[in-house]
Amino acid sequence: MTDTSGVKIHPAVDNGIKPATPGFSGGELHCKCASDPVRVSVKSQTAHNHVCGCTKCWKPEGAIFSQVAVVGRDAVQVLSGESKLEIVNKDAPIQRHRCTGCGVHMYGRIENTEHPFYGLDFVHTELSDESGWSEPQFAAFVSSIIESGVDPSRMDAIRARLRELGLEPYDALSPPLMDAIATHIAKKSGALAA
Ligand SMILES: N[C@@H](CCC(=O)N[C@@H](CSCO)C(=O)NCC(=O)O)C(=O)O
Ligand SMILES: [Zn+2]
Ligand SMILES: [Zn+2]
Repeated sequence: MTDTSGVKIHPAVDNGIKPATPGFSGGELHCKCASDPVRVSVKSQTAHNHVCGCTKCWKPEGAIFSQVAVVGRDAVQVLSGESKLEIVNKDAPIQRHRCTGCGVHMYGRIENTEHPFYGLDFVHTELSDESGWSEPQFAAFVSSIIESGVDPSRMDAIRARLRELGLEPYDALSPPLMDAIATHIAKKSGALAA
């Protein structure tokens, strides 16, 4: 059996995953600046929370995965510090709004109305002091951690640890999300009836 002792994924899951609180309806995210933090209100529970191994998502210091969920863009509002935010890459499908002070990504927005996930923002609920947010359900873009410098020889132990935590590892998004993307594309091309 693969030895998973000492494998760290992300602080929100390393000591066990805290389930969502039924009826939880959102809270406030804040960046890590000691003064004048950026504050963002998220007025809804999140969905599709997952740990993500891609190089684009913000990760806390030392973590090899990010934790990221989606929420309707209408539920997201910057409360303070908006002038500190910059868009990491305007050409990326997800425009990540990063604090220029501490580097934390406060929300990622899809501006392309043709994108399968248009209408959803990506948020890191660990930036909130509230508990009750939806718990991570799977691990996405697992092979991508190698692009950040993780030695490929560690992948068996990392995938085994993810399974131990109940986070099924995928090298893209989860099958239901990949199916939703493909359905959107097929309806656009006419391969499926709209
Ligand atoms: N191997 C690449 C993968 C990057 C990637 O495609 N990331 C996904 C998931 S982010 C949240 O789950 C994505 O949708 N990216 C769109 C974007 O970043 O705008 C890598 O690791 O860089
Ligand atoms: Zn900051
Ligand atoms: Zn990602």
